Amino acid sequence: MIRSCFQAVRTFISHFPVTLCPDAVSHGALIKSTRLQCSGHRSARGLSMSLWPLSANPRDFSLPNASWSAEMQQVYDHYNALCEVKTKDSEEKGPWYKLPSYNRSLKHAAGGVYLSKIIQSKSRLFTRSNKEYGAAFEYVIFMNKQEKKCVCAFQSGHLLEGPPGHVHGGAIATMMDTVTGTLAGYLAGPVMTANLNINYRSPVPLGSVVLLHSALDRIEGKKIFVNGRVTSTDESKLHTEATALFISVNVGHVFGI
Ligand SMILES: CCCCCCCCCC(=O)SCCNC(=O)CCNC(=O)[C@H](O)C(C)(C)COP(=O)(O)OP(=O)(O)OC[C@H]1O[C@@H](n2cnc3c(N)ncnc32)[C@H](O)[C@@H]1OP(=O)(O)O
Repeated sequence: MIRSCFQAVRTFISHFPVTLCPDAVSHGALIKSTRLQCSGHRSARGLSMSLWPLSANPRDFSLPNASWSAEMQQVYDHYNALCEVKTKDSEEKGPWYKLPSYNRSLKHAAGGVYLSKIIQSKSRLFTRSNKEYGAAFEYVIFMNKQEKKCVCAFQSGHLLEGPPGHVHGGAIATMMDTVTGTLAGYLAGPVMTANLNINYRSPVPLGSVVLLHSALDRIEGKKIFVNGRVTSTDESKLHTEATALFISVNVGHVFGI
């Protein structure tokens, strides 16, 4: 039992970095270990991935690729610039931080363990399960810890069609869950979605780039209340509004142990 718990936590750390990636939130050794991995992924700023001994060089799906439109790249460049060091003399960084994004999540969750070895080995984070550039969910999340909010640039691929020429409502809900959940996890550690309430205000054209904005409303004990919006990149058009409730859980709950 102890061995399987250790194995589960080890895998959790190596494959679930986004939700458990708060720079300064302290949740004991698990988070400290995870911070090491997050630091490793700031390799563009000089740190090496070799800091992380438990995971081979994973692909960061949130980096620009050839499928990104000029608009997607423009939004990325805008927020990425806000992440950079402000002055030469100071180590101070902007308030924004680009989250890395990988395609593995919880290899040792209860269903994966007891249902099938195939599920264990092949499980992938839903939004990153298609490796073809531009086919499904292309997105990058920028976190602003000071203001307890984040912004996600999302370019929908051809596999996400719902109504002809427009994005499927389930795909929008998936992105809303991902972005609000990432914010809640960033601020409070491991969480699960208890409630997600969505109002679709105007359809999202397939292939377009939109912004998902999410902000913390309040925290009441285990409950983290977060809001979300989908807008056009210039924020003139509102596509979707949402509220979400996340509940802080211990690692055992996530693994079903
Ligand atoms: C790596 C990249 C990751 C990207 C982020 C992805 C985020 C995606 C997250 C998900 O999609 S998680 C998957 C979907 N969610 C689930 O499967 C959750 C299933 N439900 C549960 O596991 C439990 O019900 C849950 C953890 C949500 C709550 O169980 P608990 O036993 O911890 O909570 P409890 O029942 O003690 O309730 C705690 C408080 O929350 C309240 N609460 C719980 N569920 C609620 C609900 N649904 N609506 C309103 N309030 C709720 C509850 O009333 C209570 O309030 P009070 O403290 O004031 O009494």
